[in-house]
Amino acid sequence: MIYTCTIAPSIDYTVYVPDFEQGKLNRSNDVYYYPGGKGINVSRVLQRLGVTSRALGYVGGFTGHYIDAFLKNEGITTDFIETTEITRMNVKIKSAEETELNGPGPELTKAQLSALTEKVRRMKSGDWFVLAGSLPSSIAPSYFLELATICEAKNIRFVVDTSGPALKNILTTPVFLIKPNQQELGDLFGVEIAHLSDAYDYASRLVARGTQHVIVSMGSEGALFVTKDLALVARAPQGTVVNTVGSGDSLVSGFIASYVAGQDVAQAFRYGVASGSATAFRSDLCQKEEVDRLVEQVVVSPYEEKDVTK
Ligand SMILES: Nc1ncnc2c1ncn2[C@@H]1O[C@H](COP(=O)(O)OP(=O)(O)OP(=O)(O)O)[C@@H](O)[C@H]1O
Ligand SMILES: O=P(O)(O)OC[C@@]1(O)O[C@H](CO)[C@@H](O)[C@@H]1O
Repeated sequence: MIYTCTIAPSIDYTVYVPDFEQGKLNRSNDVYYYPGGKGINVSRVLQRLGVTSRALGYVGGFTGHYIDAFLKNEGITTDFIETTEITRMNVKIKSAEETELNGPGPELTKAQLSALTEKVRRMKSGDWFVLAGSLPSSIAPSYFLELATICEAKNIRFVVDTSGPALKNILTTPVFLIKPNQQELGDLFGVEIAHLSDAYDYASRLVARGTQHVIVSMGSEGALFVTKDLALVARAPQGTVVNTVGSGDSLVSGFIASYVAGQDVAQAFRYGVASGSATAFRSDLCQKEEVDRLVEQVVVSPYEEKDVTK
């Protein structure tokens, strides 16, 4: 089973305002409410790609109930832990530029954290645990290390798409896949990732420390994939960008979906990049037909030192 976990879900309130003016009253007739949070996006895209998952995490209040009902309506099994706090709403303003206003994650009690630990303890060898999205600073980083250690001991494939102080701790365990974007990879090492060669250097450091697969996503530029024996670059397909929110999560889903279907890691990487771009080209997350069409356009080549100018 693939378990996704979103500690801080959200309703993404997405507003299209062609000529957004800061400090003014802006009206829009084009608004959407989608369940959000990175793990939830991973579950939604997996479902569209024909792969079953179970969504874990914390939800509460009317927004939490909306998320739970929405996912169930899409056929996704949920196993959320209820909070008394109302789940946040994140505002995404789509204009010439994309502006995001993300609220804080929930404050969780010891009992609520233990309830999640128990769920991870009950997972089986060969299961996947995708921990994605921000990790509230009110939770000790050692808590996430504990989850990572359980995954290691139980041979659970641990996928991480998060940032912040807890991530450094987690990476002391052998993670199966991590997908930072350029900024997140730079933050991890306290550097700026300006060139593809920087991304390669720092991704290689993660691999040297025991991470099995590193995908550095680079928006419209595509992505870089590094393992112990492979380094690949994928160019993203061209298209009209509508909404890039969730494109990184879609990349993760596409990789996992292709991998569990028995494809090799290079093909899984390619399918992941196609999924990320398919999401960037529509207002909600990608659909399988679009991914299957776009994958033909994703050019994957070996990373070479000559790429340093990018
Ligand atoms: N403008 C774009 N054009 C084409 N493809 C894109 C574009 N933006 C994103 N993508 C695709 O989505 C993938 C992930 O994008 P990105 O690096 O922006 O992820 P991210 O920062 O983790 O996003 P998010 O946190 O919103 O999910 C890219 O590797 C690429 O395949
Ligand atoms: O605040 P976080 O947890 O870092 O990110 C949350 C979020 O911006 O990420 C998803 C897109 O990746 C959105 O659905 C959601 O609103």
